[in-house]
Amino acid sequence: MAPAAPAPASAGEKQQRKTVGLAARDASGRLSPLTLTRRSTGDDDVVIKILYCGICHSDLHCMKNEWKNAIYPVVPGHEIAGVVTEVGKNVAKFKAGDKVGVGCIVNSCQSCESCSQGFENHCSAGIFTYNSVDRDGTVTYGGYSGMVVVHERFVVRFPEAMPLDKGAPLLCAGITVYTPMKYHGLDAPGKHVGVLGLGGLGHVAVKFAKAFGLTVTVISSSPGKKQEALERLGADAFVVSSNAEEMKAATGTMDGIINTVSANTPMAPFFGLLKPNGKMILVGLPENPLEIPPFALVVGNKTLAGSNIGGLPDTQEMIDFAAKHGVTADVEVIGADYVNAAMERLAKADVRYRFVIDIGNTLQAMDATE
Ligand SMILES: NC(=O)c1ccc[n+]([C@@H]2O[C@H](COP(=O)([O-])OP(=O)(O)OC[C@H]3O[C@@H](n4cnc5c(N)ncnc54)[C@H](O)[C@@H]3O)[C@@H](O)[C@H]2O)c1
Ligand SMILES: [Zn+2]
Ligand SMILES: [Zn+2]
Repeated sequence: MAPAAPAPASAGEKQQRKTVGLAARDASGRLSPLTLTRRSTGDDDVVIKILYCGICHSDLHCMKNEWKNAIYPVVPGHEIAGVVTEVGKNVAKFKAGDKVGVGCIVNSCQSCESCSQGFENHCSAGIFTYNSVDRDGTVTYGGYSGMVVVHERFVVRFPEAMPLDKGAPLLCAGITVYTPMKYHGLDAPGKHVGVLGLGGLGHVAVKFAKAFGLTVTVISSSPGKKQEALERLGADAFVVSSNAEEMKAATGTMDGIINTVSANTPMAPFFGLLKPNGKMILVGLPENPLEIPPFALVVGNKTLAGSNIGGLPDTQEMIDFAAKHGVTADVEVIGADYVNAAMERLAKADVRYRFVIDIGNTLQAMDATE
């Protein structure tokens, strides 16, 4: 007897698409291909063919479950750059062929006070690009994958002059360092800002700070990065954090410090570099609680603040500003098959300064397994 013909798929099912992703299945963090399904295109959705995706240290923290919140399989990636292939019928901002980006958030309540002010990053119902439970109960999968479907509000337009590969890291690294300077008064020409930790976030922090007209000092544990920080990235000074003389000379000189360090490390010495009333803005998210001696904060009226990415209006403003001022990330573009080696190197801070996966040319070549 011939098998019964399969039931016709509903309209929604028909539009659902399978794509290949790179997933970590456990806390080893090892990535391997996974076939995943993207939702059908809603009226407000933009369908994006992903061409590049940056590798943020947050991806590594999450894949290795360092924040104790991983929902495996984790398909990381929130520095997404690509091209629109389809839009829902209500979408007015984008059309097929547009160059676009997606950062760390793919949805929010869109009606709370934060959302109304364009700070979707502070929405208590915000949905992250990966490792988040979506409205329909599924877990979101990020940009280490072939395509993604995103509500248009959470899609950023790439300026014409902004290359997709060097621009992708701005969607997380860029916005994360841009907003603290903007909202803590550190974007006024003439201010002196320290950038603590010269990795993916740190190197774009230097570039944005210079574009704002600031004096920039890199504070790093790696003396080997001095020359390129000064000559290529444009920093004005470089302090090796283990060099007591250099630290002493920089004491009391900075209006603010953007702390991008990814690991737990003593913070007290760095408060000493701030002027009275200076601000340390924490963006790094190490695994364990921080240890801060009260005197380091109280003497000199220092402020310690945190800062979490940015809302969508700020993200668009940031990438437009970056295009105008020639700010892009220094990237090492890799194939999808190199991603595990890249993660090992990232863990050792062996990257100048951001890995970006060439999704468009290399991901489809990998076999996917369920
Ligand atoms: N707040 C946010 O919204 C936000 C956004 C993105 C990333 N992050 C976090 O920011 C941190 C940095 O991310 P990244 O992608 O730039 O990482 P990265 O690995 O590219 O850079 C981290 C830097 O910290 C330095 N570092 C690590 N351990 C150190 C130590 N013990 N002493 C001194 N320096 C040390 C490394 O050398 C490296 O230069 C991560 O913790 C990440 O999760 C936060
Ligand atoms: Zn990130
Ligand atoms: Zn909201």
